[in-house]
Amino acid sequence: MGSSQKPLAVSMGEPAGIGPDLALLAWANRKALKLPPFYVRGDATLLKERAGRLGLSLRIETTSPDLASGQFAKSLPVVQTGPALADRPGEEQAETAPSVIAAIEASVEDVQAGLASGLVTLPINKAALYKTGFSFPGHTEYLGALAEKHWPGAPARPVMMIAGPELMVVPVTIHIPLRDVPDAVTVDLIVETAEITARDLKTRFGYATPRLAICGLNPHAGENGSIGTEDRDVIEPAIAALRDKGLDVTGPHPADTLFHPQARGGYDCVLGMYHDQVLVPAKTIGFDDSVNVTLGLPFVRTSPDHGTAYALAGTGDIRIDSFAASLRMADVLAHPERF
Ligand SMILES: NC(=O)C1=CN([C@@H]2O[C@H](COP(=O)(O)OP(=O)(O)OC[C@H]3O[C@@H](n4cnc5c(N)ncnc54)[C@H](O)[C@@H]3O)[C@@H](O)[C@H]2O)C=CC1
Ligand SMILES: NCC(=O)COP(=O)(O)O
Repeated sequence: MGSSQKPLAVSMGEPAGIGPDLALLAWANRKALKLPPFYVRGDATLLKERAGRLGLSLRIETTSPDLASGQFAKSLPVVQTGPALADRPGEEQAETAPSVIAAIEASVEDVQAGLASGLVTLPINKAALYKTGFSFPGHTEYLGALAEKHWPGAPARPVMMIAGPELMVVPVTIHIPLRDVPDAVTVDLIVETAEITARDLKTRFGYATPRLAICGLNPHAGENGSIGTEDRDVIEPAIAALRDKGLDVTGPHPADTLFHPQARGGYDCVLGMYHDQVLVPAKTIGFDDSVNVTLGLPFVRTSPDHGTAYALAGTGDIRIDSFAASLRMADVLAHPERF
């Protein structure tokens, strides 16, 4: 926790959710959890009110990113982003959407400017942002667009990975309706997603030869084309192309038998064709300690694996493990030389 270490930027996320609680509780437990220095981009007024609700007596200091690491040992550094907000835990408010979005973009700009070593996002309410015209399905796609804007010319094709101690998964399609999945799953999409996953597992996570297991789409991976043809006509050719490129890839695997303990020993990461195919097992096995990490970006971004949990906001009755793991993972990814 040295003061010379560049801090992580934490975007506060949905003000009415548990994001503020997580930031406060994580800072309050920073020593026990061995957390790297971070600052929050959000609203200091709301954080102070939320701290009061949680019965936390701590110092919150409004500051700038360059001073945050030096202050972290004694106070929670907050870089005021947007106006003061009323603290209404659990109550969705349309008027806070611009502050939520501004905190994400300003944090990315801090990373680009060399003021922060990486970004950890606290959960947003996607539907609340959509209502105000936010056109991205989630952080993942928004961060891809911000990368293109702030790192012109750098490759930026974001890939979502949920990484836990026992299971790492990547959804090939993310937040799209289930009925659109079969058309969205193409050979090119699978190949591109798998290549980015393998490259980042190698260069950023230290896997010499990442072993990727690819799910089929249909029950029993299509049963030789008799229960759906996508497994045979799309996923198999994608796997063949990936093998031709020298990647260690197996599949298409029936998803129902891919996640039990013995099967998990056979791969490093699973690529699934749709969100719930791989996020259900990932969150079932590792809800408390998995991290959502975005691959394929020119900067580090992690996040807890859960959402806003409105009903728990302001109660203090929450787990902070996933957020703590997100901070530690971002620190490792941002400073590979130290680990
Ligand atoms: N990275 C992000 O910004 C994410 C945002 N979301 C958003 O969160 C909102 C709510 O989504 P849900 O599907 O209800 O998922 P959720 O993760 O907020 O809640 C699911 C269940 O887990 C519990 N839970 C979640 N986090 C917890 C924690 N830290 N400690 C203890 N219990 C916890 C909740 O109380 C609830 O019972 C949605 O608007 C969604 O878009 C969801 C996932 C990720
Ligand atoms: N289900 C994961 C999730 O919703 C996280 O999405 P993102 O906001 O990190 O893109």
